[in-house]
Amino acid sequence: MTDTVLELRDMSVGYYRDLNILSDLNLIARRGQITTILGANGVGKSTALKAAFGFLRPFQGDVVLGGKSIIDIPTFKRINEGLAYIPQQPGVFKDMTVEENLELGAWTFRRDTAQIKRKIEANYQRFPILREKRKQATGELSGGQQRMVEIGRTLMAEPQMLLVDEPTAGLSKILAQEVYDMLTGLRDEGLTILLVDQEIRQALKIADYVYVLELGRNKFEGPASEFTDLEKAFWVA
Ligand SMILES: Nc1ncnc2c1ncn2[C@@H]1O[C@H](COP(=O)(O)OP(=O)(O)OP(=O)(O)O)[C@@H](O)[C@H]1O
Repeated sequence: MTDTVLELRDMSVGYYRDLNILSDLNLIARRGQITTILGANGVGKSTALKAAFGFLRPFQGDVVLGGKSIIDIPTFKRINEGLAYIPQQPGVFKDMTVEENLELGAWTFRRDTAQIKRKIEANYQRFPILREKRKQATGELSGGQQRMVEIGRTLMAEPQMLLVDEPTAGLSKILAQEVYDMLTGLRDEGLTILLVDQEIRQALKIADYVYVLELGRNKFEGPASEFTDLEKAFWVA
């Protein structure tokens, strides 16, 4: 059995015809690993995730999930294929309770109340603080906890592969740490994660494998353990 879960194959994509943001990008996310994409601002890291999820259709190349091209599967159906996307902007409904937000993640099996209960319970096991706060309005939770609600809601559909864009943007160091712990916990549960993060050092700490982009193309790749000398490897001071 191959350990490749998601593959971006020779992918060129952009927002306007004939204007590639990414050119001939090749990237593999392996089962049970955190793969991170690094590169300067504006190089196209978030664009790669958007294309993987189908918000943008590649001009050229393919998006392959579990060995099958998903390029013709509309975005809203990709969750049924086990692919989920956690956007940069938290998308929780702040006036709804934590539990109501989680229930929304059960949309695809909304009539199966036993399954909904089971999945919510799994989230409370995973994130005990959410059980404590389950009746509270989500807007009253900390930023890190709101991220937990959002990720918990996504996990209701039992994705195998998570595309995670800047999960700690706008969070304090302590809350960001909670989010990183949450991501490594999900990896340890067996989920496959493709992560884009501004916090290069933090991303490298939790990642298993790294891709570095430059000018919209592959520049380096390798196991995270090889990326110890940041100054040599990147543009960062
Ligand atoms: N909706 C859009 N329409 C047109 N151009 C866009 C859009 N979103 C992003 N771009 C452009 O695509 C390029 C890549 O943006 P992207 O957000 O993928 O970069 P990034 O590597 O994730 O950057 P950052 O680290 O700053 O978040 C940028 O030049 C940006 O201006």
